[in-house]
Amino acid sequence: MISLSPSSFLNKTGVPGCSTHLSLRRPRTITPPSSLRVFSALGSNRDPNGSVLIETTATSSSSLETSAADIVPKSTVSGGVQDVYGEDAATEDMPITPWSLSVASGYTLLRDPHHNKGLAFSHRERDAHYLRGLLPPTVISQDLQVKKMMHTLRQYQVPLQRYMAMMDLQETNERLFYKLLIDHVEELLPVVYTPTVGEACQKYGSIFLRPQGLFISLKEKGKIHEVLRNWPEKNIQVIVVTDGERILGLGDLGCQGMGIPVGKLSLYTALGGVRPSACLPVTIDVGTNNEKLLNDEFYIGLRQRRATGEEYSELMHEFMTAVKQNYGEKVVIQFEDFANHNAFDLLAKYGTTHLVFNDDIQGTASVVLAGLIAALRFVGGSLSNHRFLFLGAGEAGTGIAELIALEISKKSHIPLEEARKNIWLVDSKGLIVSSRKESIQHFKKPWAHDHEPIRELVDAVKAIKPTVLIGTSGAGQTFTQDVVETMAELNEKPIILALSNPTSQSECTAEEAYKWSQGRAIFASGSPFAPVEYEGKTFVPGQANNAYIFPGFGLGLIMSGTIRVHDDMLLAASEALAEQLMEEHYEKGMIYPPFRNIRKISARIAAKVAAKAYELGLATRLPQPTELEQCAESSMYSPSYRSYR
Ligand SMILES: O=C([O-])CC(=O)C(=O)O
Ligand SMILES: [Mg+2]
Repeated sequence: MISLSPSSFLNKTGVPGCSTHLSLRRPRTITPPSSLRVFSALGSNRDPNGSVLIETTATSSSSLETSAADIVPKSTVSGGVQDVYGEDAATEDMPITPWSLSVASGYTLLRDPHHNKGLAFSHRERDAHYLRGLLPPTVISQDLQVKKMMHTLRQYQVPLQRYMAMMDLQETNERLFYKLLIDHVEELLPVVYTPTVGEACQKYGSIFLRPQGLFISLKEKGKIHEVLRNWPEKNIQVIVVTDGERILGLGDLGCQGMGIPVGKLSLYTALGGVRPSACLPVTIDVGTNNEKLLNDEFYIGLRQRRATGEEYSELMHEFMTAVKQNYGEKVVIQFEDFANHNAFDLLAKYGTTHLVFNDDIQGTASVVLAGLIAALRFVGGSLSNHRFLFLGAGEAGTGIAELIALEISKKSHIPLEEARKNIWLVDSKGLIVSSRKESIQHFKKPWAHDHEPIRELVDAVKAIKPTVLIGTSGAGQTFTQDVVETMAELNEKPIILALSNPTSQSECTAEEAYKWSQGRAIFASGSPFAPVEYEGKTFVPGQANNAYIFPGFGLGLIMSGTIRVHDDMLLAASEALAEQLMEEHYEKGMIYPPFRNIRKISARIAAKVAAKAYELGLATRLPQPTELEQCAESSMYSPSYRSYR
């Protein structure tokens, strides 16, 4: 048996100016001859050090012909971090080897989602890879496959059917899935993401065909390190993890929350260019308190009430430790849709030892801050001249409030406590005021200002007179006509953000916001709303969703090898996003750029985040590349098919 490390045919000496990867000129023969069988070590052809293990029979290693002359730097910018197989570093016209448990061929190749191309296999590839007869005779291009798939998707009237068709595609032809998502991002985002992913999680038990991601339940306690090694990929760069307790604004969906990490990670690839094999979705199953699910015969998770306290912390700690042990210090761990009581604690506990990012606290904050910075163009002044009122004082509410305060404090050179004074929060018991300080959770305490208690939101609006109203309570239809009209009486251009997801939980609809404010509101929501016609004018509502931020943010962390998240990186991401608004967008009243340019936007965010990481001394990928944005763009995964030798 010989061990052929990918590095033996990928020279990784580093190119000045960007990443540590070189492009390959077509190597003469690097495919293992058929008498070599690449076999699985630990469920993969890659050993823990990233080597490819090859068992030889008759043929010796000398038949693997490659020469240093074949390996030449093609450009100064190239593949992604840990791209040990050169998949990203190779340009699209270069053939690559479809590594699998074995060199995939024939039926296995067709069933391998990472390498399957369906009818797009050329006749030459069909001959070379034993595909003759396994496919009908037609050969079509990937573009035609995209067209055909879009046509099929559009036939489905029910959003969930579209979701299932997309999941099916992801499981059968991964590149086509991402090509579709990237080329039709505005149309497909609502299918694979909010709002449809919410419904998918609710019905996950019934629509579940193949498991996606890694399920870690209490039954895996003591074995999490092993469980992680069962995952077929070893070079993980991003993990999105949930415990399913607060899925969007839909509450506890237990193990069925898996739809969220899967959906978020498909955006990491489509919007942020992190390659799919580097993404790991995880659901921690400690039970559910959702009675309906506990009594549902199709429920897929543990049938018990949620473990709490030490039992919960121990499982989480074992997971966090095993992640670091398996993947090292530079893997991004994105916490998603944990309930408030755990979300803040986990972020505080692991923020100093791991590269953790809570999307609901930090990602949402960063995207909202970006929208507010952009909105200043319409309302004038600086953030410190505005008054903010939140409905909802959980992760998103307090996370946004804190980031706004931080930005004000930095820009106006005033203490953070001072900056917080213009920010007010309402929770289920009314306005958060100092007389409630003893009885409220710790994350609400900084917002308990001096004021008489107020129970109703509309009365709080009248008393506080906010210029900006932000909904993060997870409860729909709470920005009533009264509330919006009061905002419109107080402000020439009221800023109203209805952030709860999915659409059913939105605090108000776009149409209501424009109608009740006589077309004066600057409105954005967490889930998408179609443009609204009001008195002959078209209003384009923004989508203030963390999907604008986390893919680029994560890419920035990965490309710089950052080891800790810092608040200044969130501010940098917000500023980068706000800078993407062009005159043409402002003319349409938009405070977020269209999603259609999201890859470019993500690259800019990544570059700004990475630059901040270098400035703070938290980046480990040295030396710092000179052209960070170019570096980000060039390291992005491309879903175009590769030709197989
Ligand atoms: O998933 C989304 O659309 C945004 C988000 O993080 C949440 O609502 O929890
Ligand atoms: Mg979330």
